[in-house]
Amino acid sequence: MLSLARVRSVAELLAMLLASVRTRPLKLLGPAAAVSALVLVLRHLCARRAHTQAYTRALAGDAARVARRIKSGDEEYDPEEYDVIVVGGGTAGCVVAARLSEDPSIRVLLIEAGESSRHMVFSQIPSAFASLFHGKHEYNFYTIPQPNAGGKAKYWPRGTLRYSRYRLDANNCSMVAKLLGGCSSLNAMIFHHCAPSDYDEWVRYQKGAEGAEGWSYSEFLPYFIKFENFHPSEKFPLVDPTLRGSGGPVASESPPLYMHMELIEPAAGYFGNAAVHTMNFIEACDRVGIPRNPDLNTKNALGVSKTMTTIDSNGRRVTTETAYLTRKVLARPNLKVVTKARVLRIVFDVSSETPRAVSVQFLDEQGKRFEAKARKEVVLSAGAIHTPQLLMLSGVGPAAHLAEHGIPVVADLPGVGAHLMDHPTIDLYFRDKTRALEAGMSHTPKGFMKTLGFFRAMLQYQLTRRGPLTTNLAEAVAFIRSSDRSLFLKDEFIPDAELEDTSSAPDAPDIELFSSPMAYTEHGYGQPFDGYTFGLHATLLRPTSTGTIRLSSADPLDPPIIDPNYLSTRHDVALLARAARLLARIAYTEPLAGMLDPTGEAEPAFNHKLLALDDAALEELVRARVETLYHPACTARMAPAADGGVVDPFLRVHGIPNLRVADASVFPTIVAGHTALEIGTQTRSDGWGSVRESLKYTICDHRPPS
Ligand SMILES: Cc1cc2nc3c(=O)[nH]c(=O)nc-3n(C[C@H](O)[C@H](O)[C@H](O)COP(=O)(O)OP(=O)(O)OC[C@H]3O[C@@H](n4cnc5c(N)ncnc54)[C@H](O)[C@@H]3O)c2cc1C
Repeated sequence: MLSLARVRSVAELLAMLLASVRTRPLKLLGPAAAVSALVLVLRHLCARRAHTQAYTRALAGDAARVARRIKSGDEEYDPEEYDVIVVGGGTAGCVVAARLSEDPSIRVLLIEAGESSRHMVFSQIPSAFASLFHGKHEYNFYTIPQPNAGGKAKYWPRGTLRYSRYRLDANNCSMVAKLLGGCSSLNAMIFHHCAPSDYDEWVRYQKGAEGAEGWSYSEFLPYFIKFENFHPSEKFPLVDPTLRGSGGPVASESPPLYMHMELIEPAAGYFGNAAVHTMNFIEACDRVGIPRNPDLNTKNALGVSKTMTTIDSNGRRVTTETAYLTRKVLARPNLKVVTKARVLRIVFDVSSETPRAVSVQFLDEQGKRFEAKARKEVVLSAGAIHTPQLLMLSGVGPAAHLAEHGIPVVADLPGVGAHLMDHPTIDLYFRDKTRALEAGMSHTPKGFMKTLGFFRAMLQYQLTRRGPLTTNLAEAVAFIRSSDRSLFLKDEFIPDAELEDTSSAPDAPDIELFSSPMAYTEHGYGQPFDGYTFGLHATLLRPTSTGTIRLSSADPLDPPIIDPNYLSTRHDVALLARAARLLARIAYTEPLAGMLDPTGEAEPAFNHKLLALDDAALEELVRARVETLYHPACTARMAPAADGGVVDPFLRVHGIPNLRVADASVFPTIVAGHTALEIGTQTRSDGWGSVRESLKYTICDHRPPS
């Protein structure tokens, strides 16, 4: 007999699916993923779920189980004590907490605003991640209007509701949560080391500070490899497996919706979909002079390849929650993980010359305030937006800005929230005449054949764990140099004299191109295209525009002001325009050219005629189309304080030795590629055994390779 809870969970999911189809029909692969999700749920009903319940029980949704409530005044405050409190259970935070708590003598509390993504089909099915955008599991941030990018406010998946203002109201706290696993639970799953020279450049930024050498690529590489559980692929046989890792750090229990599977593997490989567009894009790139590179995660960072992903051999997303917060890890008596708890600020003892982080205040789902005490350290892993926001709310940041909001200064650090970097991307759209299944999936199915196609995709996923539902959208990637004269036409170099080379080395890329087997606008939520389409995209990997994160008020529940300052330099616009022309030439190179449906030439929304645009029109297109590739970083940079740095090479905040930052904020400058893998953090000789080791690498296995 069905239990009430099961009936309710199905009813909820059905409601979600119906709402998704009705109100957000434009989402990528939404309908197919939705039907697939429904089937998965029905299977789930017929299977045991004891392990799921045990997992959920191990996560403390109830803040009273991990901290003491602050009732009406400090005199009633009697917090639990922890050795280390990790703020933010995202990509980095899950790993930090799991590694720290390996030492039973260290009592760890992990506080995450969101909830577990383990039970969420839209997180697990690779193609469905965009269905989480604009929902309650991400913060739904928008930038402020960008004057150099069409004056538009740009959507940044991970923020609070647009223009809304959350009140610190105990009875009505409309907190919008994210997910355990953070962005790793809704990202595009691209597994990318970036250019080796990117890390060596990080070392140079430290200007000889102690511990700096530990950030070099030669130090990173063994950990990258140790983390991996690479699966060779018959379709892509040229990867040298001796250069890849095969052990993988963690095997965890079966997730709820896939009862026949026993393990989740932290995998890297080619289990994502490879549409005909993808293979044709690779071939067309090769023909315009971008060499095939069977494995971009080696010393050779240039070339074109099928994207390596963190989709496992069973066609599921691997997140840092699924890989690191296993049932076994959660059973540790020295680890507490509280979810749906929003940290408001860090409290400092300022009675001596050097401030000390002593506790963390947070709200539970109902808006009740709690405080937990950290005897040794607080680690901020709240991501590149919330980490600087929390630092500033707590009195660590530019003194003048804190004064504007009446926040007492604990440490005057002008670098907090400064130097925001992101990867701007432009999307180009093409009509497809092949009628490939994937090319028709960016919109609600119309007509019998397309509906049949969706069901076929769903069935294929159910039976084989392969097919269109395993697309990560960016199915093939190319990394190139904008200064490569063999790739660009002579007149595409006209403004060249003014443009500096921002790459980290002569063999490192500054532009990424990628293909998606269907076109989409505004992250899948813009005006949908009917018919069949595909997309080509160009990303600026080493922009010179930098922006800021600033407080909008001293209220911790107000969203911060995000200003990436996109395209504020000539360099950034010119390089994206150059890359757009190259993309258009790739589109008109066989075998991709053979897929172009000429009807697209007459439609202004499509880019079939991009090569006919003059410089001014192309620049206008670039400014109108630019969007985020979701990689904000560098807002609490690892660099000397005199250079605007916020943390030292051991990730300790300058002037506050027991406060660390471990997330994308600490990048000294942005890497030439995808940012999840390098959310690596390293400390060396601070004499703090387990914390030091645990912080060494977050995504990569921190333990020394054997
Ligand atoms: C849509 C999308 C696609 C992407 N695709 C890729 C890709 O394919 N490959 C790749 O390498 N990278 C990708 N990225 C980027 C990459 O995933 C991120 O750079 C990386 O995961 C960031 O990790 P983090 O630990 O710094 O922050 P996050 O993973 O964002 O973690 C921060 C966590 O802190 C929590 N938090 C924040 N504030 C508070 C608070 N006050 N109290 C409690 N908890 C709080 C958040 O809920 C969140 O869980 C993508 C990102 C997005 C959004």
